[in-house]
Amino acid sequence: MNNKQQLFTLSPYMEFSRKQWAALRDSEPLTLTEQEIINLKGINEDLSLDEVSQVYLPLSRLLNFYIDSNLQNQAVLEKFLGIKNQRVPYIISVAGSVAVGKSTSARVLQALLSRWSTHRRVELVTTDGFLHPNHILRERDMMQKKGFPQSYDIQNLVRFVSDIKSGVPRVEAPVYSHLTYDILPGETQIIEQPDILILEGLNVLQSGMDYPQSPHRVFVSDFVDFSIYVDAKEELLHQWYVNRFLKFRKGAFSDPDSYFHSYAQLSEEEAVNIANNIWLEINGKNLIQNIQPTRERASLILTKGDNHAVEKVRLRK
Ligand SMILES: Nc1ncnc2c1ncn2[C@@H]1O[C@H](COP(=O)(O)OP(=O)(O)OP(=O)(O)O)[C@@H](O)[C@H]1O
Ligand SMILES: CC(C)(CO)[C@@H](O)C(=O)NCCC(=O)O
Repeated sequence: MNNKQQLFTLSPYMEFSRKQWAALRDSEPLTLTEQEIINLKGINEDLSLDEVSQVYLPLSRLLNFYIDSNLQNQAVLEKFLGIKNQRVPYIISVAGSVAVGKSTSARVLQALLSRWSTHRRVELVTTDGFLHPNHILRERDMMQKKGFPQSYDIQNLVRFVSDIKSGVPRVEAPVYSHLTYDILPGETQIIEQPDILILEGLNVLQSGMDYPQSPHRVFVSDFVDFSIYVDAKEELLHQWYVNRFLKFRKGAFSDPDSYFHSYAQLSEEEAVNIANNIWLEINGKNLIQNIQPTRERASLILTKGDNHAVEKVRLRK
């Protein structure tokens, strides 16, 4: 099917094979400097540069068109309201399962969007910072529900995105540490009117239906301009989760401050068992119950196959 025929199928999405999508890079050359390649490799040493040029470069080209058009709309609104130079960040959200590669994709987009000729300032925030601290999760018997809707301070998250989109000059976000497995007390990330904010987290496409405990009708997606869902089959996600757990066991877990420090001593087989259990009891369940059902709300769906290679792209018509 060619791109024109796709417009007339019943799905709300246009679908592109990797090859079709890669061609949409158009005349945009991949002129990454040596330093940029080093920086991208620093984001994730396993990231392939083919992935950057064939998948993320066309995506950043599309996003730049949308951002330009959004700026024009803002100028129209300013003219109508008789105001000038409002600085309202463009918000891109990145959703998907634990271990699908949300933060890697978000960081690659951050690097590509800020290198465009316009040199836009791009900030990255993860919704992990809006998890309730462990002492509250323990009080509510929810340590096995980390990442589920009820484990987030959703009111604070919605207030945060609303403040950003209202042009508040300085907005603070709490910070989560994967090392201590908890919110870092007193630490904040300060966001000062960037041109673009990328908000990454498994819950960014969730809505009122997913938060029956919250009386709020306004949700994160009400403030998001473009939403991305990173998708993969559950068996791959499970495998990537276990692999990352094993990587952490060799690295971060050996730090005495690590919440999982005691796991550093485990045999590989014991560690695999623990990671399998965490996947089956927490992250896999969360995926099926609360994350995957939000996929078709996204503006764009990236479907990954083996080795994190994006095989298919769906873009809302
Ligand atoms: N494009 C990629 N190429 C190769 N490996 C990748 C890619 N993206 C992610 N990975 C690997 O997959 C694992 C998960 O990636 P990442 O930490 O970005 O996921 P995440 O979705 O942000 O997870 P979480 O929700 O737990 O924070 C890591 O081991 C990472 O190195
Ligand atoms: C912090 C989240 C919820 C999301 O990034 C996730 O990485 C997590 O910690 N889930 C809880 C189960 C686990 O330890 O993987």
